[in-house]
Amino acid sequence: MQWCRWAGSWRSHLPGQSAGPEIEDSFDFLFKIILIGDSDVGKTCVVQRFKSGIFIEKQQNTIGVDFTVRTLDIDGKKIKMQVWDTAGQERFRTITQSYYRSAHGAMVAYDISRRNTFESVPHWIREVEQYGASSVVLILIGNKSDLLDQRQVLFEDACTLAENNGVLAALETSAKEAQNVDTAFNLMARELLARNGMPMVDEASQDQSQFMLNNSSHPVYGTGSSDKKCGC
Ligand SMILES: Nc1nc2c(ncn2[C@@H]2O[C@H](COP(=O)(O)OP(=O)(O)OP(=O)(O)O)[C@@H](O)[C@H]2O)c(=O)[nH]1
Repeated sequence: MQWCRWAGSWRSHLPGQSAGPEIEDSFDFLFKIILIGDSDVGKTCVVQRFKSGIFIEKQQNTIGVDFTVRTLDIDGKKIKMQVWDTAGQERFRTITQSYYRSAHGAMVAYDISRRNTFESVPHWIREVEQYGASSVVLILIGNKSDLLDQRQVLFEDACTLAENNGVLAALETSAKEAQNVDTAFNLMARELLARNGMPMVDEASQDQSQFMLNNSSHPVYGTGSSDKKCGC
């Protein structure tokens, strides 16, 4: 499991997203997250893992956009994460682009065992910049980290790309082996919370499961017995 992240004051804060007394269940914040990336990198499996904690060998490619919701409890706040799983196939591009505008966060996914999916990442970031809000939070995930013997993308390359493109963090995930999937969504939620006025937690007093950002301009690394530190 690997992840690295940067302190980010590189984009303006989101407007307040405190939710009103709507829909069926209550929550304190509602964040819309869009999952993008080439076809077959495992976006749907990542969402399934996040939503249900299971891995399903998917039979068919996503058509258009699929919608999933999971509510997280972070520091006593109920955070409703609406996740939009988009089709990676080119033919759905016009449909998926229409979902960018209202997203608060975007996860750009590639497959660590297919270099070409990593080389597409700048294209996906440009899509977010073109069609999304200027304040959208970007996280890069290299999925299928269980396929170590087929690795075609160094994690260091992902960190460099992330750092050079204003991406909050780069993580390697495995939907199959449940690595870093919850971490990625928690990191996204905490960053969006921080941008919406939730008080920053003192970095030094946090344990490894907490991911509030500080205002340093230097990289901040995850620690923990099973996590390799990022060398970026
Ligand atoms: N080994 C491994 N395989 C995975 C992982 N995640 C997904 N897969 C496999 O990768 C293939 C594609 O997964 P999907 O989730 O359908 O990919 P997608 O990015 O949603 O594809 P589109 O819907 O076309 O955009 C499937 O055969 C999955 O079983 C993973 O973490 N490890």
